[in-house]
Amino acid sequence: MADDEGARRPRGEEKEEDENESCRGIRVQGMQFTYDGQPPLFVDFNLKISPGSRCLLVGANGSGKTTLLKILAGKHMVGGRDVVRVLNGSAFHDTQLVCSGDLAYLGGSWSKTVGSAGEIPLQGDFSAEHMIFGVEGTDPERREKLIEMLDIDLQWRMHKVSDGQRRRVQICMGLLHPYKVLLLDEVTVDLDVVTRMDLLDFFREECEQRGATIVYATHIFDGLETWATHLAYIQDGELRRAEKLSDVSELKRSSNLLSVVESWLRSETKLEKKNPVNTASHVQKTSSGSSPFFSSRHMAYYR
Ligand SMILES: Nc1ncnc2c1ncn2[C@@H]1O[C@H](COP(=O)(O)OP(=O)(O)OP(=O)(O)O)[C@@H](O)[C@H]1O
Repeated sequence: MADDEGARRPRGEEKEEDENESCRGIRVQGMQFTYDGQPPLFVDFNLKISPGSRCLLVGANGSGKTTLLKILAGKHMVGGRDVVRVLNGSAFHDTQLVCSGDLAYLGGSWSKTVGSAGEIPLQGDFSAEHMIFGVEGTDPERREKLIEMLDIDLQWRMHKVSDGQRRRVQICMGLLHPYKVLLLDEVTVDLDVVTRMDLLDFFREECEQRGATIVYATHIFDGLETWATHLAYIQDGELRRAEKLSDVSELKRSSNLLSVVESWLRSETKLEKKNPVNTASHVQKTSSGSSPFFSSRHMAYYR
């Protein structure tokens, strides 16, 4: 009996350690998610991201990256409290995660939802200073560092600046609080190459010095081979790969991440083309709305 206990304890402890580790980062277990009137996007989706990692989220347009990041950011209610865990809390239910600044999401355009008009870009005549200094409870030193790194002119009027300049102010505001988990949805797209590289260095520093965890969805892979620690690849809401970047075997044979991801996405298209007859007939059998306007991604769900 005693021996048996002794033999079991280390495994139990190991499991507990693993559990604690994933609780301090991100853990998704058995997640289901469907947009109204659409086929399910995520079915029994599982993902673990360890604290301190910089995880790239890759996949074709429409594969579910933004939706996943929004779910992790607590913007969509999904399942019970145990399904989407971030920093040992429930991303949706524990609003303190976002209110405290521990969980931060940066993505999309700077807009607000106005009734039936939908997303309207922010158009007020505000200065960058007004926007940035309006964020309460921030450390002046961190604020200075961000303003300098993003090369922000505090006199900029937000309705008269370029897209990239507006984006810099948005990023600065989003990073003012020292987050523990940061979710980035293609925010570097408007940035010039110097600002982008400085920002990536800043993120690396945040992970290495403060143990922050970053998930970054992007289609721009320049410079990311040495930046990312992990990679998660989604195809049509299914997690195809989730591993350390150093374990991606294709990267050992290929010179860059771009060509590796390109080959994955190209083989997705080939797979879809492989069984056009099966796919089409299955759609007709399973969907009452078997419209000729169904996109190939929707058809992929029916495979
Ligand atoms: N508000 C919505 N209502 C209904 N369907 C949606 C909505 N938002 C996204 N979708 C659908 O969900 C799927 C995943 O979209 P999502 O935006 O998460 O993809 P993505 O991987 O971020 O794409 P991209 O690389 O183009 O940004 C797509 O098929 C899309 O059409």
